[in-house]
Amino acid sequence: MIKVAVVGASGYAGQELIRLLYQHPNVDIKVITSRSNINERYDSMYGNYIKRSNLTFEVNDVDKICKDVDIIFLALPHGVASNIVTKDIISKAKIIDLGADFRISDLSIYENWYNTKHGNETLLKEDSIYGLCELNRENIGKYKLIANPGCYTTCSILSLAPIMDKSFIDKKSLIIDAKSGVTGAGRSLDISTHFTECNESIKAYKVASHRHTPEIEEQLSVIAGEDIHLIFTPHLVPMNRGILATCYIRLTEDIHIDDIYNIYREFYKDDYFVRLLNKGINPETKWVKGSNYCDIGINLDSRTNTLIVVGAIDNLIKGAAGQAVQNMNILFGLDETTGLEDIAIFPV
Ligand SMILES: NC(=O)C1=CN([C@@H]2O[C@H](COP(=O)(O)OP(=O)(O)OC[C@H]3O[C@@H](n4cnc5c(N)ncnc54)[C@H](OP(=O)(O)O)[C@@H]3O)[C@@H](O)[C@H]2O)C=CC1
Ligand SMILES: CC(=O)N[C@@H](CCC(=O)OP(=O)(O)O)C(=O)O
Repeated sequence: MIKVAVVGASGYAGQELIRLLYQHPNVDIKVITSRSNINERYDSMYGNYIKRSNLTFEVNDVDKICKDVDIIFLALPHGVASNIVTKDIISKAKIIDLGADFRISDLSIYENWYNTKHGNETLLKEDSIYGLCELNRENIGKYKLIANPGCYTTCSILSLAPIMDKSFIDKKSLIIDAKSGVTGAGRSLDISTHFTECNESIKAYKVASHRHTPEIEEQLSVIAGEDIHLIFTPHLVPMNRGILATCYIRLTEDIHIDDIYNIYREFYKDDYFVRLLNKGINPETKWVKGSNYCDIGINLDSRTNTLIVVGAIDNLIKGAAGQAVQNMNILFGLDETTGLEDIAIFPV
């Protein structure tokens, strides 16, 4: 059994991890932590664990925890992980960081967009890998520190990756219009996520300034083989979970939609968690809710010669906890789907 710790288990991403890890046949959850709930039982905070869990919250002491487990999931706000993870810790236990500290390889880009100092450049440069399983699975197993991708980012990159190196797209024309459910903002209190503030309303936020922009750009640039700059506009919608990303790319040649389908089919032929939908069908967040799938729909607007790719994920599963478990499966040589077989919950 893989001995696991979840640091930040009181948050939404941490809670989804605990739920998935309890259903994982190869995992034994040894430690859960939070700063504010030490010694409190998990099932007194989250009633879905009554009769299922005897865990109680412990202190966030990663130096101590790493001696007792094989892997530590960090489900903490960005800016924390790079100040608590060390070379010594990763020599004892593998780390999957659900936050952003190790996602962007260029330190100055990270510090500019996150408006914070990075805590450990050496770990960033030498020891971490971007854990988008569909793109990096061959290399993830060689690393001890995995940067689990962002939720908007996962959905956007998976929607666009197959065509990024093609000569028939205008690489300067990318626009991603994305929507997120409110759990994307986490559990901590904030006026903008109060029921009355976000229910029955929809808004764009952090327009032209969202921190996921450079993360998406870096990964797409690697595939494109040139620097990609794009427009990314996130929206908050009054639903609990789900990301929908509608991606627009101008085409520079006349391409038949069947040829685009063939490119996507070939690219994702070995990817269980990517579901390419049939022509004319576009993803809906309700069909991925609670599952680790990323659904993708492909459309060609022949009037404007624009490719419109729509992606959907559950932000807490493929966008966070599910992807983290998928990464753990890769690290420990398990089938990637182990513990992640859930079909989406509908209706919710
Ligand atoms: N929600 C989502 O859809 C997604 C979230 N993520 C990322 O996962 C991470 C966790 O997000 P989420 O669960 O939503 O956030 P929450 O706000 O719901 O939870 C944050 C957790 O971190 C702990 N925490 C808060 N501040 C600190 C601190 N300064 N030092 C140590 N622990 C702290 C909290 O517990 P306590 O205060 O008791 O210590 C809590 O357990 C973030 O980096 C987030 O960006 C990634 C993808 C999707
Ligand atoms: C709705 C909402 O507020 N979403 C969050 C992003 C969600 C997230 O989890 O960001 P990471 O994946 O980088 O951790 C935001 O816009 O900042």
